[in-house]
Amino acid sequence: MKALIEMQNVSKSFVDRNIDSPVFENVNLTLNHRDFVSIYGRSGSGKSTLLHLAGLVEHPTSGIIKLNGRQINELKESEYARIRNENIGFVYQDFKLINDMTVLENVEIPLALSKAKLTKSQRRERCLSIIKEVELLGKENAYPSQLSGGQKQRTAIARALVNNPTLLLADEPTGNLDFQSAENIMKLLSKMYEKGNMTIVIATHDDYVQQYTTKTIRMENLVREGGPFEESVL
Ligand SMILES: Nc1ncnc2c1ncn2[C@@H]1O[C@H](COP(=O)(O)OP(=O)(O)OP(=O)(O)O)[C@@H](O)[C@H]1O
Repeated sequence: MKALIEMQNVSKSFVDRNIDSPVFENVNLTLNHRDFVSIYGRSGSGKSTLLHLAGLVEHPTSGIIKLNGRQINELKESEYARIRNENIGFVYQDFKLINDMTVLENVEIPLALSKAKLTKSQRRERCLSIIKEVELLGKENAYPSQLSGGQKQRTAIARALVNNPTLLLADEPTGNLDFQSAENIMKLLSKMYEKGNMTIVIATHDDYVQQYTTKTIRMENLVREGGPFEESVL
């Protein structure tokens, strides 16, 4: 399997009023192309921080992160931002939709920021096609306040996938949903995984999420042993 993200002896700490607070130290982790991974760990164990490092949102304090074999600290800031926008999709627990934009407009944001020169009608066509895939056709002109939690998360997933990313990072995507809606979101993510050519990583507290994924990472093992992570292939 080809490695998409490799973390070698990665440590991350945050400095607050001159006090250095480590989140984790010397983590070794490989995420391969086409992995479908759930990450479990107690609150505060660093799941979101790990996703932010993998998604080029945060820089490590020390250690090496490689993306497709290339050390990311060698990338120019502009390249960094382009990769993040065009190759990496994010989904959050609280959806992070823009309330005064419709479903269609929310989904269009990454396309509008992308360097790909699509015409307005090509952008619209692409948005409607992904809105259809997440089963929200008919709701494209609705505003977030007019949607259920599950529909909001479907919109966020469509927005994350509109650029056909290589990597989808989901931070507690089912955390704000009732069980039925959460299960439907996991079924949708599984469908998108099967159809696409993506690596998906989900940080979660929800026990059933691992039933859908092919690998499970426990933060405690990752941190205690400094990796390689304990992996269960289901
Ligand atoms: N930007 C930041 N500045 C300072 N400290 C931070 C920052 N982001 C995270 N932390 C700290 O890093 C630690 C790990 O946080 P993180 O959000 O990664 O954990 P988590 O496992 O995702 O938690 P949860 O399950 O509650 O979402 C926590 O102690 C948190 O307070």
